[in-house]
Amino acid sequence: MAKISALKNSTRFPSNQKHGSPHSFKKRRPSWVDVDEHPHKRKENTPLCSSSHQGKKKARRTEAAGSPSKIPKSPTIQEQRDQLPIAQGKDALVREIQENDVTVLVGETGSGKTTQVPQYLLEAGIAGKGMIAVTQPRKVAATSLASRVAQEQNVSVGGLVGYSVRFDEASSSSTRIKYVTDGMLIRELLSDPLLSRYSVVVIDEAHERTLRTDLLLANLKTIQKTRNGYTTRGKKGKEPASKQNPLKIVIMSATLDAEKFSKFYGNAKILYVQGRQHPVTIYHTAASQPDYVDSALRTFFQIHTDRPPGDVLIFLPGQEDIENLEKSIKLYADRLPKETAGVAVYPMYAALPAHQQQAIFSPPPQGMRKCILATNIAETSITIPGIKYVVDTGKCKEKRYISRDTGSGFDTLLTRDITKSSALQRAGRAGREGPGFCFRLYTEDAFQAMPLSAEPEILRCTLTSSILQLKCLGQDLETLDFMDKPDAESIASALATLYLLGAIDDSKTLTKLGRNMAFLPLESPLARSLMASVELACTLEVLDIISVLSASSKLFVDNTDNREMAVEARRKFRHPSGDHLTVLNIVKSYEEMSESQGKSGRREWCRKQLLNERCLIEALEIRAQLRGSCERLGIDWHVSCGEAEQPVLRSLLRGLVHQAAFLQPDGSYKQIMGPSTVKIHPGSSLCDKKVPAIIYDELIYTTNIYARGVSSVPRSFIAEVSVLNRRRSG
Ligand SMILES: Nc1ncnc2c1ncn2[C@@H]1O[C@H](COP(=O)(O)OP(=O)(O)OP(=O)(O)O)[C@@H](O)[C@H]1O
Repeated sequence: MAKISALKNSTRFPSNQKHGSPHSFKKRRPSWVDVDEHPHKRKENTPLCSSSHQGKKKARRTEAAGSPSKIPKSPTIQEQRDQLPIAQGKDALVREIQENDVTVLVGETGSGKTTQVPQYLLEAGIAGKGMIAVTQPRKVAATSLASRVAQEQNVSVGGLVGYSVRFDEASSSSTRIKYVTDGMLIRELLSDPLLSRYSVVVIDEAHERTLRTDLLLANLKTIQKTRNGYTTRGKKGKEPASKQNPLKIVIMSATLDAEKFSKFYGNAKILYVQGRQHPVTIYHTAASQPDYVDSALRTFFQIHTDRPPGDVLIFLPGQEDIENLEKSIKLYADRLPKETAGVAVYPMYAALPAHQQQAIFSPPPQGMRKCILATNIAETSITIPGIKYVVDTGKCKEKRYISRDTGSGFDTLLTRDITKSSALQRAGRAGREGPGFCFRLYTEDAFQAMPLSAEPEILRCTLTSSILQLKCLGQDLETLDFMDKPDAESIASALATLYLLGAIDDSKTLTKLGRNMAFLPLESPLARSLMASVELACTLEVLDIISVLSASSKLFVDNTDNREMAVEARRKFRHPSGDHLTVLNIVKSYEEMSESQGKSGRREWCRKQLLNERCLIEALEIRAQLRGSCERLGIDWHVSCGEAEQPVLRSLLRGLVHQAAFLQPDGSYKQIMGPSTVKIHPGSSLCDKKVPAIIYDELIYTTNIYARGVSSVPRSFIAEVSVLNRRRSG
């Protein structure tokens, strides 16, 4: 305990040089308490099987204390499959899924659900001639699972086993098991409303309750009624309408409120798989750790200097913390004595390009310990080879809608404590290839006090794009049967935005424009801007800008410390109208420069201008995809307005009209939709200007509400656009 308080009072690494070498962490290490933990409440419903590791607390302590002296022979991939806890219950599992249209399957992390269930169903012929879709909330899980299952089937990815994620697909006519993001399956609904190519849809990690998972759960219920010939009361009719092509639904997770899902699907069968293949010993700190980055740093070096070989995975809430910790670890790793193994640090967050994300799956350089710093992108489903230790800071970022009543009606990312489900999933990333250890940087009491799951996203995020997609399917969010219904205010606000964008008319009916917008893989406001650019003959320019806005990381790498330098470095790109046309100038210059420079030249160019090259690389990939979408809609994306700025601003404004604000006498800006006044973000090129009206990409909620990505537009444009958009919708 005393050691923890010393840690609490210490100044944050790496600036505090007096802490000395990482060896001194031993003296100030957090004190740990280990527990035996049951990851979920086990109801006596249908346990399929039970692993020999279950509840063997004593054995776990022994394993934790020492490492076996004999190196066992690595099992073959088939032996690994046979040793998974789920393998013991294979026959019972297949039988239950055969007999039930909907099955809820709960099994510990690492028990084998995600990789094995689809293979069992395929091998047992349950899928008939159709495909098995397995949904994942995140791209990286879908692609890495497809590789693993293809390897288990001894085929290459894209054949029998494939995947489909936004901006990437590997499948063919022979694909029978497809790992897909939930968003991609929703997109498939637009062209195949009954998902008739699929015989089985497996919703994995259902506990996350993403907005898309909830949309799927609701749609699957309706689809199943049609395909399996249910009457409206949910019982099977006498003459099933299309019995030839029935649909099976399997809902899976390690940490699920199984009863709730079961009830939603008319008391569906619940099955439990008990046990995990390898034990994970869990430690909690004896006291809370307010400076979780510092605490993670110390814990990492404590593992690195004290524990046997094995890679480390550290969970942090966001990119900024990851970058700070990466710097600190590298700094201290450089000072380790020569005889200590080196450290190879790998960041892992959504904004990284795919090839950099893939790097975490490779072995570290010879003789080094791999240390991955990840957001919750690495929390579920994935197996990262080599990971033996997990460090969990207990924090994550969550998207949340700030209501117009209390704020100004926008989504923002807030750092918050994780839930029990997340804690269990994070621990589950260790112990996948052998016994593992999880160090939680919070107390056991804090763990016990966590809610089981996060609030479903549908109850806390903007619904605009989802409502538009549902309209294309002929559905209304108000009438669809959801597990949890969003509140009336969020629905009304999303409908108002869609009306203002011209995507629906005043009887809430989808317009032709709205249908085209939904076809584009973009958020509704940006889709509207793109459609406007066709009319205003500036698609080439608008595509450049919205590709950058759709990238998952920011183009400008400013913070309060380097802001003046950044402004100076980018002065030459600065456009008087503000940030959007400045972005356009940067994209053009980057492309011109790219033609003459190699990879390292481009990187150096971005470094000098304080630009995030990752964002530009991703933006160019997105742009290629969007150009393809334009071609499919019959839009000529080559059309350019040259140097003219007005068509571009007008196009952007048509999409961002609900994100516009007028200058007030006190220098702040009053939103045209919503009661809030906002300030221009200090990172914006317009921050020291006073212009009559602005549009902005997003609002950030800190001490003030700041508008980021700002352009100046004539006041008259705004009135003109709101009338125009509505006239379009008529
Ligand atoms: N890419 C991989 N490389 C090595 N082993 C793997 C890989 N993917 C899966 N495995 C092995 O298969 C086991 C089961 O993985 P699977 O993803 O099917 O479990 P799960 O029950 O779905 O767990 P979770 O809920 O954590 O996703 C892992 O614990 C690991 O031993």
